[in-house]
Amino acid sequence: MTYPEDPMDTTIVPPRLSAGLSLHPSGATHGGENTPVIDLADVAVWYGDYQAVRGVSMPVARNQITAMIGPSGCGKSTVLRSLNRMNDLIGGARVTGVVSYHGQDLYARDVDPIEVRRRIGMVFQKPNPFPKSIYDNVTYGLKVNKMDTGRTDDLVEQALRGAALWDEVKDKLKTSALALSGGQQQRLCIARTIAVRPEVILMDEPCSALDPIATGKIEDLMHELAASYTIVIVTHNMQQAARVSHRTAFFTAELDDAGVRHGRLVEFNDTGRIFTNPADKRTEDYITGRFG
Ligand SMILES: Nc1ncnc2c1ncn2[C@@H]1O[C@H](COP(=O)(O)OP(=O)(O)OP(=O)(O)O)[C@@H](O)[C@H]1O
Repeated sequence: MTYPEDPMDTTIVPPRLSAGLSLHPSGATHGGENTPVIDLADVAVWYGDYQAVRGVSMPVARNQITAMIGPSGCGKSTVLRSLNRMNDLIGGARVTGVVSYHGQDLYARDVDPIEVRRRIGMVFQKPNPFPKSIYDNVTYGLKVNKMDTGRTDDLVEQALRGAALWDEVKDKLKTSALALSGGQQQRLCIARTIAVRPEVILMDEPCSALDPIATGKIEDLMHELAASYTIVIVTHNMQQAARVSHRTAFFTAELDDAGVRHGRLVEFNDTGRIFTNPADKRTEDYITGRFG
């Protein structure tokens, strides 16, 4: 599956003024701890005439890590991309139902998708730093979003510290990002994402291209990031979901009467519950390795 991997690319979707989103740029939230940051109500995603996933209703809680698991093709990435309008960049893709962000419909006409993607950032499966210096990678989003405050050096340091990369790169900020290891590149992509001060970070299998040591570092980092950010992660790795997440959504794909396969959300609950006492047999079969 291919889709543009640069959430900052304003050449793809021209910026519009956003009337709908009125939150503080730091991501300050309305409501209490339990108010969902994002809420999905009967969401379905279509690619042309094909309904890839249907009937998804679940909240994404603030400062928690929500994992999406399930067999290949069940629509995890599709749903993840619906959370920051990344599917807009795929010709023929459309979302029905309601994805709300602090109670506002993310797909309302007057909502600016570029602003959505700044507040709800994304980290991809394959580390995708730009062929630029480490410093320029971090400042890229600041420039694109016209967030250059004159304190750029401080912001770069802050973002790199936030991504647990500062100590490893502080003496070589002007060297190419492509010279970093895969794990460092992925942490740089996280630094690039947090530099624009999002509230939510979406991660689409962020460790699948990394070795176990680099994976461990990203998982540790996710725990740290959850103190300040709301995180949604798609992972194939059930142990990873069990290790890092607070809540887990299990998806599967099932054939309809016409023999067409659609993804659907089977069960959503606290991660401990999903992995020890799932309510649905399909979840149990999956987590015990009997299926998928
Ligand atoms: N750009 C696209 N165009 C058409 N169909 C697509 C596109 N992207 C995904 N699909 C289809 O939507 C369904 C869900 O795909 P998706 O990639 O979301 O599943 P997934 O659970 O993330 O799978 P995987 O774990 O293999 O990445 C699949 O049938 C897939 O072929």
